[in-house]
Amino acid sequence: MAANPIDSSNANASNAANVAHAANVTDVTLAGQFRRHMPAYVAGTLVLAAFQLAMNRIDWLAKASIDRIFSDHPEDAWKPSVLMLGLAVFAFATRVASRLFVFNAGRNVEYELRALLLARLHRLGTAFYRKMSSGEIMSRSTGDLAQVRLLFGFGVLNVVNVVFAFGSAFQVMVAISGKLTLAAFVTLPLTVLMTRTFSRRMFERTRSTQEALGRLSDSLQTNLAGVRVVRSFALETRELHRFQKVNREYLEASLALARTRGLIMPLLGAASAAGILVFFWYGGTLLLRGPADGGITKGDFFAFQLALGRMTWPVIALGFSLSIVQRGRVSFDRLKEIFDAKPEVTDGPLPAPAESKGAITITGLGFEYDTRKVLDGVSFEVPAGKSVAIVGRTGSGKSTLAMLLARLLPTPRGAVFIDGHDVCDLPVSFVRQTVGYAQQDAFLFSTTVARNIGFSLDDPDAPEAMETVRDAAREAQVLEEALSLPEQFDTVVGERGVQLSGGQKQRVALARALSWGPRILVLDDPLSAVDAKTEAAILQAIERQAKARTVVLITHRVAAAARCDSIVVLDQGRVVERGTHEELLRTQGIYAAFAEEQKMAHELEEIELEPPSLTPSPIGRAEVA
Ligand SMILES: Nc1ncnc2c1ncn2[C@@H]1O[C@H](COP(=O)(O)OP(=O)(O)OP(=O)(O)O)[C@@H](O)[C@H]1O
Repeated sequence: MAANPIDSSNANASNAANVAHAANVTDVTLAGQFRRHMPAYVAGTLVLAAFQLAMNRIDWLAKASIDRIFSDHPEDAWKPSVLMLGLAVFAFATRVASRLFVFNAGRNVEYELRALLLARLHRLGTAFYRKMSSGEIMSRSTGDLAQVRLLFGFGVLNVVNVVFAFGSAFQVMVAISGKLTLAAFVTLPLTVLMTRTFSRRMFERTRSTQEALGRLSDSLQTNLAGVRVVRSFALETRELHRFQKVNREYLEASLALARTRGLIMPLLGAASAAGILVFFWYGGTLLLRGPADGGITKGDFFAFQLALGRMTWPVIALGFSLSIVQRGRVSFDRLKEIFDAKPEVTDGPLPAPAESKGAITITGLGFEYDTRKVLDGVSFEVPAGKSVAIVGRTGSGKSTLAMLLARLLPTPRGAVFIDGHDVCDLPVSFVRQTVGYAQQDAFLFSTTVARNIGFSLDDPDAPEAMETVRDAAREAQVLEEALSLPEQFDTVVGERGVQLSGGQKQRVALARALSWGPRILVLDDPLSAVDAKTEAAILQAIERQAKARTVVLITHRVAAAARCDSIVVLDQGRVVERGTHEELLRTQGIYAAFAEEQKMAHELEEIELEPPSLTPSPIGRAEVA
C-alpha cells in the first residue's frame, strides 16, 4: 500500500524535530518534559474540568427532576431530564477528549525519551558501559520507559481527575448538607493515611522489582549472546540454575509488589464503602425528617448519592494512580542515570576545519585504564598521505592507541594532533569523520551485506551507492564470496554476521572502512583471519588506499608492516623502535626478532605443505617416514 504523502511528510518533520531535540537537550527532568507538552496537558485539564462541571450539573438536574416528580407539577419533570441527556452527551465527548489529549502527551513523552536515550547511549564511552550492562540498559529502555509513559498519561489524568471530581462532587454534597458530607467522609482521614503508607511501600517495592528485572534481562541477554559457548560446553543445566536465581529474585520482588498492590485497592474500597454505609444511615434519617424539619428532600438524597458515588472510584483510583506516579518516578530516576551520565569525550572549542590533510602528530601520549598504565610517552609523526604500521606483541597497547587517535577513548589533552590541531580542541564528529577506525573485532549489523559495507553512505540501497559498495568489496577481497551468497549483496548476514565465516566478516568490515574513504584510515589487524594469497591482495588494496590518504595499519605481520612508509614498534605501551622496515631489520631489535620468527614459521609451513617424496632422499629413509 502506498504511503500517504501527507502523513509521511508529517512523520518526517516530526522525526527530524525529535532528532534535533534528542541531540541538543542537556538536562532531562520530569518538569521539563511536562513543560514541553504543556499545551496538551492544559487542553486535557480544561476538558476534564468541563467534564466534571457537566457531571456536577447532572447531579443538580437529577435533584430537580426528582423533586418535581414529588411536587405539585410532576409533568415538568421531563425538562431537567432532557437537559441531563444533553449534558451526558457533552460529558461523554469531554471525557474522550481529555483521554486523547493526556494519553497522547504520555505517548509523545515516551517517543521523545526513547530517541533521547539512544542519543545519550551513542555519546557515552567505555567507562559507562563497564558500569551498566546491555541487559540493564535494555530493561530500562523498555520496562522503565513504559512506566514513565503511564506516569505522563494515565497517572496525570487520574490525579487531575481526582482533584476535579472532589471539587465537583463536594459542591453538590456541601450545598445539600454540610453535616451529611462530614458524616460521609468520616473515613477520609483513614483513606489519606493508608494512601500515604502504601505509596511509600509501593515506591520501595517498585524499585526492587525494576532492579530485579534489570538483572534478569542482563542474565538473559548474556545467555543469548553466549548461547553457542553454553551449548558447546554442554553447560545448559548449570546456566539454567544460575538464571533461576535471578528469575526467582524477580518473582519474589514482583510478588511482594503484587501483594502491596492487591491490598491497597480492597482496603481503600472498604474505607469508601464504610463512608457509603454512614451516608445511608444518616442520610436516611435526614430524608425521613424532611426539609421542613432541617432534613433533606428526596431529590437531595438522590443527588447526594450520585455525587458520593462519583467520588468512590476517584478515591479508590487515587491509590492506584499514586502507585503509577510512584512507579513512574522510580523509573524516571533509573532513566536519569543514563540521561545524566557524563560522556568522557566532549566537543572541543574550535570549529571544524574546512578540510583535513591527515597529518598525525603524537607527543608523549600516556593512557591508563582505571589505574593500569597501558601507554606511556608514545611519540611519533605520520606526514599527511603517508602510511605507518604499528607493530607489537599482543597487549602492547596498539588498539588503545588507535582508539585514542579517533577519540573513542578520553584522549589526554596535548598529546594527539591532526594537522597541528589538538584533537581535544576539535568537534568530536570532525575527528571521527577524519579518522576512520576499522576495529579489530569486526562487528556486523543484522542487515544485508550491501548495507553493512555501505554503512557510512547516506543511502546504501541507492544504485550509485551500489557501485561504491562493489568497489570496496573488490578491494577487500570479498566480492566473489558476496556474489556467491544466496541473495548476493542483499543477503542478510544475521545477528552480528552469524551467517558469515570469521574471515568473511573481517573482510566485510574492511570493505566498510574502505567505502568510507576518510582522510586517515586506521585498520586494526585486518589480516588476522585471511590466508596468504588474500593477505597479499588486501595489502595491495591498502597500498592503493595509502596513495589517497594517511593509513595507520595495526598488524602483527612483518610482511604487512614492510609495505608501510614507516614502522612504530610498541612494547608494554612504549615506543621501542621506529624506522623503515630495512632500518629496523638492521637494528637487530624486537622487530628484527619478529621478522626472524615469522620467516621461520613461514618456512616450516611450507615444509609441512610439501607432499612427502616416495623416493628416499640422499640423507636417508627416515625423512620419508
Ligand atoms: N576496556 C579496557 N579496560 C581495561 N583494560 C583494557 C581495556 N582494553 C584493553 N585493556 C588492556 O590494555 C592493554 C592494551 O590493550 P590493547 O587492546 O590496546 O592491546 P593490543 O596491542 O591492541 O593487543 P592485541 O594485539 O591483542 O589486539 C591490555 O593489557 C588490555 O588488557
